[in-house]
Amino acid sequence: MEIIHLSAECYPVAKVGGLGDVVGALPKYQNKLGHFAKVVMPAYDTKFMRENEFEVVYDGWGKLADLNFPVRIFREKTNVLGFDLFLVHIAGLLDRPKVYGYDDDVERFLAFQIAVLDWINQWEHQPDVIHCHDHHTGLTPFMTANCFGYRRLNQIPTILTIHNAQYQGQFGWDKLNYIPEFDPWKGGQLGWGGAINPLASAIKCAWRITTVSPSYLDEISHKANGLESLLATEQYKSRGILNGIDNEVWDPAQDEMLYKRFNGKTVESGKKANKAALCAVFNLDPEKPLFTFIGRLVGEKGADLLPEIFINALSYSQGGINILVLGSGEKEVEDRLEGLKQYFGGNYNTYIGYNEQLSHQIYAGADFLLMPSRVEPCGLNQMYAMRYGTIPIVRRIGGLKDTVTDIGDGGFGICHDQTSVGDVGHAIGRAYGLFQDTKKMKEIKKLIMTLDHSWDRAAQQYIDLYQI
Ligand SMILES: Nc1ncnc2c1ncn2[C@@H]1O[C@H](COP(=O)(O)OP(=O)(O)O[C@H]2O[C@H](CO)[C@@H](O)[C@H](O)[C@H]2O)[C@@H](O)[C@H]1O
Repeated sequence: MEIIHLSAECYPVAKVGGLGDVVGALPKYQNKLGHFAKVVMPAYDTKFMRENEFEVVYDGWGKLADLNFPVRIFREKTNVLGFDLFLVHIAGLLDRPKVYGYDDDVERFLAFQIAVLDWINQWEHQPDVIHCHDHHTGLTPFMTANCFGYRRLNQIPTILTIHNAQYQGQFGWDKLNYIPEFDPWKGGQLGWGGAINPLASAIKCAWRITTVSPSYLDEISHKANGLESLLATEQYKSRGILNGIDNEVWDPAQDEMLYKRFNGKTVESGKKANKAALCAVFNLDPEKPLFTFIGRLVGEKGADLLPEIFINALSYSQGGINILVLGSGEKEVEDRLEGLKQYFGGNYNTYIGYNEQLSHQIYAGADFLLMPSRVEPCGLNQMYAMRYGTIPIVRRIGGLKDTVTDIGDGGFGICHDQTSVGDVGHAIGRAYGLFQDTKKMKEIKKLIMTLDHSWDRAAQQYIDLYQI
């Protein structure tokens, strides 16, 4: 099959979070199954663009209301990612350093989708499926189904994967004229809650919907930032497919970003060396258990509770633990986490910002990874942590529930029920106790490194789903 993945992110071209990881891996594993998966994404001004070779495959003009803009589509020449990568260049709109966060993001991602459809519309053949990821590509199913200019494309199945229903990309009806001409009677398919809502529109118009874990699919029909009833109605065409991880990128035995590489046999000495190097950099004590949090510092991840959780844990343990945070997000949370350094230096440190290499080093050097998420559609961090022998401490929700079983239930992680200071504190206490049991710690580390979270199974599940 020929599969077109449309996405705002794709690792290592441009990554803000887990969406980038998924789109950077899934197509590669689909190709391994004998298919022909491609990624089409915006050409941002990133290091990847400067360091790789491209050829131009399309030159044309796009139109967004009164704005006519030149479009150039590049193909990466050497298949460096294991799949065909196409980058859509729109000067002044997409060629910026950041992926998101501009005032004209609505215009940027709509122009991107229009440019892609104009391009595909000119192909002599048609792809077998267009797979859209999150709201940035959410108007594509509506446009292929309804826009007069894209009539040729209306038999191509469209799939929406919801990586996170919290973000929906809403904008006002005053921008309706951005969307190429369509039958006005179909306009209702664009809206939800008084606005044009790209995620809602994709939920209505896509031929199939997937969420990134089965538990998240169950949860969103009663908690989805306003889309609950819509998702409940569209359950019949929805399916939960648990994300995998890219075992080639995330392999402690091959990972060049680590201080020391290791495998299941050398996990003890390997993790010890990585922990020692990390502790030296961050002024922590390598003899004490090292807890970490890696991720976006936002309420959804429970990050607002971290300062209080850490104050309690560091105080109650009387300095018996280390904590290291890597993340960025809400300014207030960043400041509070930074502020703790002055009180708990020697046991606590932070890196506020985004640092891919450091994330690998922390997964390898930490003992425990905290994920007290309020919402977690799948979560990749817990799977990376396990692959690197780090024990996850997670809230039982979404994909965390589907991937981590509590030690008390014969499993290998520490689970808690609520995103609360008390629940997480209690879980940290349990982890502290576990850390004293060296034999059990060794057993669990070895076990979690062998768990199979590779993409092979999920890649096939998507292929099955495309056979509509
Ligand atoms: N400061 C930082 N420095 C370096 N690396 C950092 C970082 N902050 C985060 N990361 C990395 O970003 C990724 C985060 O992935 P997640 O899946 O946990 O969350 P995210 O909420 O972004 O993704 C959404 O989409 C994914 C994919 O479907 C779902 O798993 C998830 O539940 C959903 O919320 C990991 O690779 C992590 O290491």
